[in-house]
Amino acid sequence: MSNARDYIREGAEIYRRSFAIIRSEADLSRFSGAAERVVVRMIHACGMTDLPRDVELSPDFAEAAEEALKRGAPILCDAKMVANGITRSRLPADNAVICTLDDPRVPAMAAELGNTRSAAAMELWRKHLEGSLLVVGNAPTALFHLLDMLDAGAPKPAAVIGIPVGFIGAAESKDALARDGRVPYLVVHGRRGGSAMAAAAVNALANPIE
Ligand SMILES: C/C1=C2N=C(/C=C3N=C(/C(C)=C4\N[C@@](C)([C@@H]5N=C1[C@](C)(CCC(=O)O)[C@H]5CC(=O)O)[C@@](C)(CC(=O)O)[C@@H]4CCC(=O)O)[C@@](C)(CC(=O)O)[C@@H]\3CCC(=O)O)C(C)(C)[C@@H]/2CCC(=O)O
Repeated sequence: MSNARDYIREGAEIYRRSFAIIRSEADLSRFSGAAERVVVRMIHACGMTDLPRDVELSPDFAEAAEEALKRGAPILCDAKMVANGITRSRLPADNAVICTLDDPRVPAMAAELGNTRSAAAMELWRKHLEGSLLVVGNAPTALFHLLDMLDAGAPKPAAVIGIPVGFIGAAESKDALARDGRVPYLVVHGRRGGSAMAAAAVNALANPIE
């Protein structure tokens, strides 16, 4: 078969050129080391080189998240889209990737809580919470509910990637996480975020591709 169309076919070369374009177009001057890699990978997942202006990481986020992954901490995900985007084979300690949204108990729990299924599903994380890497890429209610659980004395995750997307509660839930300051955090302020970006942030922490 002839290769009539001219496009780049080699995966590693596609990544190399993408990252070079991102680094030439995005203002990454506020970030270094693992934090810079995370921001580059999030831009790679969404195509928006102006993303850095909305990104906020607590100073301890990158180290806490990397250390948690190396120690084998579970990765708790609000949506299956987040869980499925994480490259399992490259996790440093065969970390468990957990999403409880489809647990058959969740619809009844949501009705009882008077909240979404995404928020109710987090109640099933309690035994995994301590020292976990917690990732919210979709549901603002999940991020709000995490803060409610912490207020009520739930164990603390090692770090939280809080980047739900959307119009209702997304910006507010991320502001609340950043203002709360009890756990190391990564947020993208405003409406932007999403499962692909959240999974990309985990992949960057787990497996540095420059
Ligand atoms: C209000 C919800 C929002 N969902 C958004 C965007 C996307 N959601 C997709 C899908 C397939 C799912 N979303 C659910 C999490 C579902 N989405 C909600 C809820 C109604 C409430 C969450 C909240 O407000 O905090 C939520 C259902 C719930 O009771 O928790 C999902 C579970 C729905 C379902 O299929 O049953 C499902 C997640 C499946 C999974 O991966 O596990 C989209 C792909 C939309 C689509 O199908 O067209 C998209 C994905 C975005 C992403 O990158 O993750 C919003 C915009 C985030 C929105 C919340 C904010 C708003 O402004 O409305």
